[in-house]
Amino acid sequence: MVAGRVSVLGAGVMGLSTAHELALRGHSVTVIADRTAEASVSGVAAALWFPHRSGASPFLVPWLLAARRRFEQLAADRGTGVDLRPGTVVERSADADRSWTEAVPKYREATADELPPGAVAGVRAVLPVISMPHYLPWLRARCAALGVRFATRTVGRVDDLAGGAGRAGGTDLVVVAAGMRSGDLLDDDSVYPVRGQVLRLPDPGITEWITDEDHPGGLAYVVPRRGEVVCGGTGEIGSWDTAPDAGTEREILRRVCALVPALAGRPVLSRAVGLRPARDAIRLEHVPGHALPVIACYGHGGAGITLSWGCAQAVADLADRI
Ligand SMILES: Cc1cc2nc3c(=O)[nH]c(=O)nc-3n(C[C@H](O)[C@H](O)[C@H](O)COP(=O)(O)OP(=O)(O)OC[C@H]3O[C@@H](n4cnc5c(N)ncnc54)[C@H](O)[C@@H]3O)c2cc1C
Repeated sequence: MVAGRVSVLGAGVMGLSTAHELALRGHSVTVIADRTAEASVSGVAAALWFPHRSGASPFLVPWLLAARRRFEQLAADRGTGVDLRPGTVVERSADADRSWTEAVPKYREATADELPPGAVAGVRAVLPVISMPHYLPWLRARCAALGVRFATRTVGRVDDLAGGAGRAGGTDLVVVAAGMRSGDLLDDDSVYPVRGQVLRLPDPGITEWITDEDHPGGLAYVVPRRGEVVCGGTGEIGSWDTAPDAGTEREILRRVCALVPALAGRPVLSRAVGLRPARDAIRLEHVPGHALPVIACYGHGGAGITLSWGCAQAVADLADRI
């Protein structure tokens, strides 16, 4: 498509990243959403660059690679909220999936003294950690600086946008990047929630992250950000419950304090629950049959930040071909 008017439905990390890439290529972009990124799942994320339970795609590695490279560039500017931090991916079985390492230039085997009891192996790598309270406002401001407009409203049906998109005065293309509710907009019932509970602790001065996906007590991860540590978690498939559970929080604390003893006794600053927008396969394609051309971009599960720039660039490529 030559530079045109694009409506991006969704202001989470996926909608904002996509709007950024489209605006960079000269499109006139309007982001339409009823919640800010901070009030969406994107505001709950840990957010470590690591493809935790993402949907499948033959393009997963190229998307991961593109996103990691962009985050590495952003880490050069402290104002973005992106930092590169060392850490450990704990493995509890000999056949743990290491396909994600194809998107990482340097990594090494963890040594026994770097692993918790019961671990079979582990990978040490320096990966992007994204402090979302800094990053999301930065990303939105970057979009605004590129001329992206923002409209706050709920969209009932994608075809409703055919009549015009606010101040843009019309739309040539719609991108659906609406997370959990993308399926409702496109009659796709294959999106399901994977509930994640997290808590924030004050930073005791740790610099390394650790993720232990197959911990026998349940998912466990510790992600130090700017001035705080995000600890999780849970991965409850099909649960729509967005209220933090006190018993679950005690269990999370028990697991993460065993992994990182420096966290013991720290007061909980806040707790949150988010529903990861999961789908067995990530949907990133042209969707025919609507009043306007539509591109779908959703189903990223627990890896929406990790894949954001890669998928945003893929949407922009697709828009160029439509
Ligand atoms: C506990 C937890 C930890 C996580 N940790 C990580 C991590 O470490 N790394 C990582 O990569 N990922 C992580 N994730 C996953 C990540 O948060 C998501 O994949 C990502 O935020 C999804 O972004 P999104 O923009 O697609 O959706 P969202 O952030 O949910 O945004 C959806 C947007 O669409 C808008 N919208 C939806 N429907 C409509 C409508 N009908 N009309 C108008 N607007 C609409 C909403 O208002 C909102 O603006 C985590 C998730 C959880 C819950």
